[in-house]
Amino acid sequence: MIRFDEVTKVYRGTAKPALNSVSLEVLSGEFVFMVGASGSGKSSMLRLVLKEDRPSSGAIHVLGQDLNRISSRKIPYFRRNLGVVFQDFRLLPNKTVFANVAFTLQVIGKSKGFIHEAVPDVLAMVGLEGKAERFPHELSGGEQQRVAIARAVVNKPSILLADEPTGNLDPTTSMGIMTLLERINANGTTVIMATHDAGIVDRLQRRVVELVGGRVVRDERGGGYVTQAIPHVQPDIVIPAAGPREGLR
Ligand SMILES: Nc1ncnc2c1ncn2[C@@H]1O[C@H](COP(=O)(O)OP(=O)(O)OP(=O)(O)O)[C@@H](O)[C@H]1O
Repeated sequence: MIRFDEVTKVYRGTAKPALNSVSLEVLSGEFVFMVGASGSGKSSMLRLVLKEDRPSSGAIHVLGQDLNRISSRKIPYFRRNLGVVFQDFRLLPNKTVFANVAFTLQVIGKSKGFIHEAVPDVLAMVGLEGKAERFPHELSGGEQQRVAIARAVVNKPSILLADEPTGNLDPTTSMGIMTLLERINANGTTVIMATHDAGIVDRLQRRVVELVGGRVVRDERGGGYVTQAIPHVQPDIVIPAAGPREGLR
């Protein structure tokens, strides 16, 4: 479904790669958390999957397409298979909930009849029935994220990419959003979610891919936010045990 083969990304004007020889395969139907410190390369990976950017070297295949070879004419069609949600929701402020979700379908030329069936269905699925005529500023953060998720999945994408979707939400609201993402995944959509939310990762026990400085350092099924085996946060101060000098490092 998604395959990275030795993908390196060096942004123009920078020396250190944002992604360094990343190889990774995500299978259809998986739910994957991408974790790692700020700047470790999570968003860069998501942007490459979306073909919003190109790797400096290496190959990326998404849904059977080699993204190094896809023509620019085909990119909008390719992207119809992918839904995206962000931390800051990115709703259109002057459009109602209904219009925000409908807009995605209008852009790709769906008929009015289709839109008037699909939008209420997806709003009910995300728990927003009765809120179709509200504007984004009349909704809570959690509700705004539900609109963004509705918009991302209304065209039934094969893959949903979520970049810190709970980053602006309180823990209870976040768990509601995670229940929704799990439901979408259970219905067959592959979900990849970048997150700093340790509580969520520990609770859901899904596949966890950890990046450090642009490299994959862990890929664990049923993992937590911090690996049990190799603590990667070293204490700043090491108090050496008393003993022969050669024994100290
Ligand atoms: N457009 C860009 N131009 C130059 N450098 C960039 C660009 N985008 C990202 N970077 C750099 O690439 C590295 C990886 O950034 P990226 O945004 O992928 O990390 P991240 O893990 O998503 O971080 P965060 O958790 O803060 O969102 C960082 O060093 C960042 O400064």
